[in-house]
Amino acid sequence: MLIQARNLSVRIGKVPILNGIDLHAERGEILTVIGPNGSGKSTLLRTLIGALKPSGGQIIRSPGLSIGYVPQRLHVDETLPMTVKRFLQLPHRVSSAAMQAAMDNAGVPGLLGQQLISLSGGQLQRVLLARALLDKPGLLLLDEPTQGLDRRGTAEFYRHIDTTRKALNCAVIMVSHDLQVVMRQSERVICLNGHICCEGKPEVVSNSAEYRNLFGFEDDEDTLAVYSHRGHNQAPDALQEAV
Ligand SMILES: Nc1ncnc2c1ncn2[C@@H]1O[C@H](COP(=O)(O)OP(=O)(O)OP(=O)(O)O)[C@@H](O)[C@H]1O
Repeated sequence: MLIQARNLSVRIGKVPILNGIDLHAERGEILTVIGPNGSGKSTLLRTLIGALKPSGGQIIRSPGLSIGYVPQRLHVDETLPMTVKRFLQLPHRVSSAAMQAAMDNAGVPGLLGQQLISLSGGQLQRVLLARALLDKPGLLLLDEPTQGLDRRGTAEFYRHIDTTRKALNCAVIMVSHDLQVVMRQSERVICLNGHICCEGKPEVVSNSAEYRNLFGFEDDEDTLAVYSHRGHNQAPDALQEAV
């Protein structure tokens, strides 16, 4: 077991955000966390990396575990010049060869000299991923990594995650907004709303009453029909083919 949360609870100020969370990730598996806005997904990842202190329960990490983290968003200060090369060397120096290899792998080989603020959303996501992979992590945490990417970009990104997972034999815990774009390789899905509402294989979660209630499928069926016509447990065609 690479990481395990036992009866984890987290408060921000006095507000309870997460309660009674039990989860674990094994080497080589992909675990997807889904949940509506404000359900605590980012809070969970930030607690797993140690940026937030649990108010109860515990997190057990395997000794020496290195964690790569791609945050949901990165605020780049427009007044602060920062090249991709410098950004990749925060917080510690990395060899030029390692940086170039990480950028090649992430599919953005020519961007090292560019300013961070000049990157497109998709390029920035790939640079964030390259940085997270520099230390060859045993556990990769991705917070809605494909937001802002188009369908092809999403498929390519997921393909890259899968190749990386196999190459490093790392575990991946990934936050996603909805099940329609969950990777096919995802072995387990956890549906979060402050607590774990349900979990299991993607098709099990997508058919569960808790999941459907939480995402309001009954109320929104008419509005969302155009997006959901393939069924809630299936990725769009491009993703099906690509990932
Ligand atoms: N720094 C903070 N100060 C106060 N409240 C916070 C802070 N960070 C998160 N919260 C609250 O914690 C709850 C969970 O937030 P979190 O960002 O973890 O949700 P999320 O599921 O990732 O949401 P989204 O899908 O919108 O990204 C929200 O109600 C949010 O307002």
